Amino acid sequence: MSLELISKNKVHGGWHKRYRHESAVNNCTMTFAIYLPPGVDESQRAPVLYWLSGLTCNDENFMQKAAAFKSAAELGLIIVAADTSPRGEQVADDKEGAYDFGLGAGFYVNATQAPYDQHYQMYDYINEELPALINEHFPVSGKQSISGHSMGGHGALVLGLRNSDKFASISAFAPIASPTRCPWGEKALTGYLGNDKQTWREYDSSLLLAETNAEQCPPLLISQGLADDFLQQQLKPELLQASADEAGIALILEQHPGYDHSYFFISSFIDQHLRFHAKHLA
Ligand SMILES: N[C@@H](CCC(=O)N[C@@H](CS)C(=O)NCC(=O)O)C(=O)O
Repeated sequence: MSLELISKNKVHGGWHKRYRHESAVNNCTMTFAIYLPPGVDESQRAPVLYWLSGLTCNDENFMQKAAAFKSAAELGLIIVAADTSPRGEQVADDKEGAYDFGLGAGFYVNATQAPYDQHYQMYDYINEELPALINEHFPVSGKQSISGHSMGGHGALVLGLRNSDKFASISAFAPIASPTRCPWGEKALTGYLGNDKQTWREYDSSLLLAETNAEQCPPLLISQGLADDFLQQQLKPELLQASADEAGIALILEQHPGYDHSYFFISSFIDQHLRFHAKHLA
């Protein structure tokens, strides 16, 4: 699989690069960004943190706003920021052009409903195609973790819990904790998967967590701002906590007074998340 370099910037001694590639899984051109900390090469390989962003984002939001480079450079972490949906003129969008479905809102699922099933295969893209590409083209050690924000926090939890052998640790900022039980999730899962709610369950991290074997569960860190406008209606971290309690899993759920849903919140706690992942990737 070939990559086309779009741009590169030196930052904190390492390199931020954006690439374009043809995705067989999503059947369109996809873009991602990667941060390569200083000193990584064929003889000095590094672990990878996959970052999944939230609604309306692409690969750029995290790289420009999260203030992650200094810690990633110090910790020797490669960070890959994925896009949030397939893209292109041929890719079906929300019928009304809403921000919470379609373009910029792939919800990290494999769509089964027409016309979305033609391109929206974000679960397989993040789980298989993107890591295969990263492993082929960059000096990675083979160890990986996953993190994300909001819709991307949901994606990180679902991918991490369903592939616990692949990920050393999982973290999330303000994740959509149970998409089967909130308006954003109900809209997305109906549109991508249809009306049979049984098929939704494999994309609900709270339901998955309740059935996870505590010994096989990767370490989990969740940060939530208490002034987040989406907290009660859309995010519901208490559902994750209840599932963790039920399964006997030591979820770290930190609640931070005054912080909202934005990248101001993420940038305030990203260092803690990167250190958490670096510890488990060592
Ligand atoms: N646009 C929506 C919310 C979208 C939103 O908050 N998106 C979050 C992720 S869920 C984000 O990261 N936005 C992009 C950014 O802040 O750079 C609204 O205003 O209600």
